[in-house]
Amino acid sequence: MDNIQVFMRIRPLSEDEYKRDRTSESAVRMLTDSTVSIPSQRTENFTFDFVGTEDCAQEEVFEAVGKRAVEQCIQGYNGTIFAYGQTGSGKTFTMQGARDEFTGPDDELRGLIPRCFEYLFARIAEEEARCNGRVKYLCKASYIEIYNETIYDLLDPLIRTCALREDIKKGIFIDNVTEETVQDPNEAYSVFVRGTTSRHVSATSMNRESSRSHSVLMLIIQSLTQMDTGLTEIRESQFNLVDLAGSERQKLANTSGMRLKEAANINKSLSTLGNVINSLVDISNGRPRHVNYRDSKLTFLLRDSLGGNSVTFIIANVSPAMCNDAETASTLRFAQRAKMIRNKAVVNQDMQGNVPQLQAEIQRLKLQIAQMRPNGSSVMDSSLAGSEYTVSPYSETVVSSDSGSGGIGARPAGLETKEHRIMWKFVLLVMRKLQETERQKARYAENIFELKDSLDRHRRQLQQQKLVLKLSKAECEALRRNTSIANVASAENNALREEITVLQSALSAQPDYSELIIENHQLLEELGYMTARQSTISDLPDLTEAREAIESLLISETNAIDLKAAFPIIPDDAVYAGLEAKIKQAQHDINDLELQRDKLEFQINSIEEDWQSVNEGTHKLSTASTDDQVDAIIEKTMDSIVGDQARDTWSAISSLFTRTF
Ligand SMILES: Nc1ncnc2c1ncn2[C@@H]1O[C@H](COP(=O)(O)OP(=O)(O)OP(=O)(O)O)[C@@H](O)[C@H]1O
Repeated sequence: MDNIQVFMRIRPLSEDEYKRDRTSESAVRMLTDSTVSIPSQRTENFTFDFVGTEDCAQEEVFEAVGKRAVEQCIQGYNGTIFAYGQTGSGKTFTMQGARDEFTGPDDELRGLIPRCFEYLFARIAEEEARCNGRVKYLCKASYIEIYNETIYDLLDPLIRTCALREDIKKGIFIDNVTEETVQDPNEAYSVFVRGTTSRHVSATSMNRESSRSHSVLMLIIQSLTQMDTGLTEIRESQFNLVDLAGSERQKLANTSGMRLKEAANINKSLSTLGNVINSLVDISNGRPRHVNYRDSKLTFLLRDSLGGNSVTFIIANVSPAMCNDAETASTLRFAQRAKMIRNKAVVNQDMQGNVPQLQAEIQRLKLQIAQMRPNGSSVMDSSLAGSEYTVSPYSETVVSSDSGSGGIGARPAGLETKEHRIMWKFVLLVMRKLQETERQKARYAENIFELKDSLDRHRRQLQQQKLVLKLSKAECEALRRNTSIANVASAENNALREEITVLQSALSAQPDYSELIIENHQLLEELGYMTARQSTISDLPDLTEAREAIESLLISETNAIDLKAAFPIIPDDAVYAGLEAKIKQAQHDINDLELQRDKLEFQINSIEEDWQSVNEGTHKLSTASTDDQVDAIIEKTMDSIVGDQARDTWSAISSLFTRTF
């Protein structure tokens, strides 16, 4: 079992960082060639397999990481290189090189990926020449990115989405992903460049072209070796080159829409990666743990690279700036933990031939080996059967887990000739098959455990949803009750309005007072005129009686009294004032009612808005995956609620989620 190898790389200080820090002093202190500390963060010391300082060349990183990974893959081991670090720390520079500036094999700034291509194909040519054409290699490339928890095939012209599948023989694989055969470094590089142009990038405060996704370039390296026996030995390894999205916590505040979803997903997958690493570290320290690989696409896809069948390297990229010291310390802590993980890499090797043929061959070999032993007993029968074995196909030894019996570790006596050694190799192969079956069984058991775990989680979620639904129904009922009170008030309002209309029409049905007043006024004027002419009239002796009669008739008061008596319909001042007061009162009532109605309408709207906020908040909570997300949703929703009742309901719902998380 080999530990994951961790390499730290410090990039040079950028101009922006220099302006911010006002110093070129590095936040990282080199204690030895491989041990560093961050004094400003008062952290512990960190020791890695390799530390590249600011002036570390691309070639050095390749020699330390890329070359070793390619060598392992050529032998048939799976290999993975992860570039980890905060945004702008140099992950893409390390993996790919200075962006868009690759000018070919002489370019000093080209990164690990082009250098690995060059070295891989050079080594393949070497191996094929060495074995005089008995070995043939085949390389296929796939290139995907994981963006918002969805896998995109970057080599597909439509950048199709793909699903992850698990097969007991193949392990975890991407269904239907494009695989392109590549025969030399140039072909491989042009495939890589084509995929890179389809990646999701955008500008961040730290980086003009920041990767918003995890990208995984996968090379399948197959070798077919013609054996002297006529059988074909097949070795197949997968080489993953992974450029992760920035490791710093993405800011969710003041972010919305697509950016919010993007940031939340980056947080989710990186925190799952952290959790997986923590569980694996616990396992390495002898504490049994369940590893939640399935919690993110990244960890599930790269399950073998983390604690499984792979030789894995992590490059922890950091900035030397003082302003980034906290992020640098966090990256180094992550890397330090990852270094404790132990992987179990084995050569992925098989023999081609049909089952009966192989079985017959195995029987024949077993028999021959048994005959070669001095006491005639079978190796299988006497020593290997019923035990657990670790097989090293290169050293040609078998080691029993129930050691102590001692006799089966080394190659048995009597295998001096070439033919015998080949036979012994077949027996080893059978042992390996047995071992593989054991591993598959263990994997089945692990899968069942994971599925049960996931089922339990879904059950719990369902129960929560049911409770939320119940609370929502109660709230709905309360709102409905409120609405019916509002309806009663509005019915009263309408009745009053109708009453006012009736009163107004009754008022308008009264006689026209102004007309009567005008008429009265005209009569008074006429009286004045008659009085003025009175002297003239009094000169007419024969008209005196008539004048007196007219005078008595035309005295204004008498006239008015007579008029009132003659026309009782004309209202007096008190009636008029009374009517006016009634009109005023009615208008006052109308104003009051209108005010009341506005208030009720406002209340109804507020309740409706509160209810909508509670609903939306509940929905968001059910999709939130981290404590921070839950806190942010609870706070934001609480801020937007006005009414006490909705506040109480929201508190009840949110406390439920807080407790669950
Ligand atoms: N070792 C280095 N030497 C010189 N320049 C570097 C080095 N590492 C990074 N840079 C420069 O720093 C900038 C940011 O680097 P890069 O884009 O590789 O960061 P990143 O970690 O991939 O960021 P993101 O996560 O946002 O994609 C680039 O302009 C790159 O050229």
